[in-house]
Amino acid sequence: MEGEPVNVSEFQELARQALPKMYYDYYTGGAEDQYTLKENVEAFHRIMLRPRVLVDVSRIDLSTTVLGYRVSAPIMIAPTAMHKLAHPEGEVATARAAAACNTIMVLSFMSTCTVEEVASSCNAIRFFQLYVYKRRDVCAQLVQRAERNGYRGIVLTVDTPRLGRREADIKNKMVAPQLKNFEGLLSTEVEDDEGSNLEAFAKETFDDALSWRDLGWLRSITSLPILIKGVLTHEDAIRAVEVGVDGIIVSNHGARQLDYTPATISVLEEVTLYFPTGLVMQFM
Ligand SMILES: Cc1cc2nc3c(=O)[nH]c(=O)nc-3n(C[C@H](O)[C@H](O)[C@H](O)COP(=O)(O)O)c2cc1C
Ligand SMILES: CCCCC(=O)C(=O)O
Repeated sequence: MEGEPVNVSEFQELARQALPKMYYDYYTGGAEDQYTLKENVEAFHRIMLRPRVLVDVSRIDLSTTVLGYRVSAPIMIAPTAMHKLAHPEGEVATARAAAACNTIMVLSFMSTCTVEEVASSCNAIRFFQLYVYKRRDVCAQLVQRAERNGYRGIVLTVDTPRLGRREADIKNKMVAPQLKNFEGLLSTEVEDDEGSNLEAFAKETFDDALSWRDLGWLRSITSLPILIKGVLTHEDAIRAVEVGVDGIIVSNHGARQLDYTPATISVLEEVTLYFPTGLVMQFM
């Protein structure tokens, strides 16, 4: 590549050159045949713009609000696990970038920096993403730590009763590092050395009995607004509103969970048609 990178694909190529294969594959991979992974990109290619001309664009303002917080554009930072696999500063650097862009960062439950380190690193508005483990006490402690440290919302990811089957991770025997947030609470080490350690960890730890009923439990341990992430149908969105969530994130988890689901962008309309603006969002 000549000169500085000018688009996301060029940054991706630099990442491929810089990262160990195991981590690059983890970051970029999708589940199973990776059909949805391809669709997530191609569905955007099918959307054409319909420009109108002779409009004064000398002053434009893309800002909007999310749960009452102003962001400079309708773009937020999605929760992604384990940033230190790519850079020693990890999620602290991502939070600084969120602050610089005046947007919201959602910190992953599986972050490599702690809830506290990210909170004290800058003044970015932060939400905290939650996976529900069988050990509910661990989840409750993390949610309460997030609340105490000024996180403004809980993003409950609901599309991961078990981890998607990521074939590259199986081949690479992807290793999950010990996560500092869980020190003294739970070990992220697993015995299984057959395939993906991360998949084995999730199988052992994530609560696959999680259901709509558990929203009541989450409400009982936090007063923060609750968003659910991973909705792909209007039926589930309606259910989410009925149980009183504060926001819905339309998502197929970057095609990393169930393969052969539709591209996220292609179901956004189905979901939003049913709702007043402001309740539904999609990450990219
Ligand atoms: C490397 C990587 C790690 C991710 N880790 C998490 C995570 O810890 N929690 C989570 O809820 N989503 C996680 N995601 C999913 C993203 O939040 C997001 O949903 C996805 O990248 C974009 O797809 P979407 O537009 O369908 O949401 C991860 C995605 C990637 C690429
Ligand atoms: C058990 C790790 C889950 C992180 C995650 O959500 C992802 O890799 O997509």
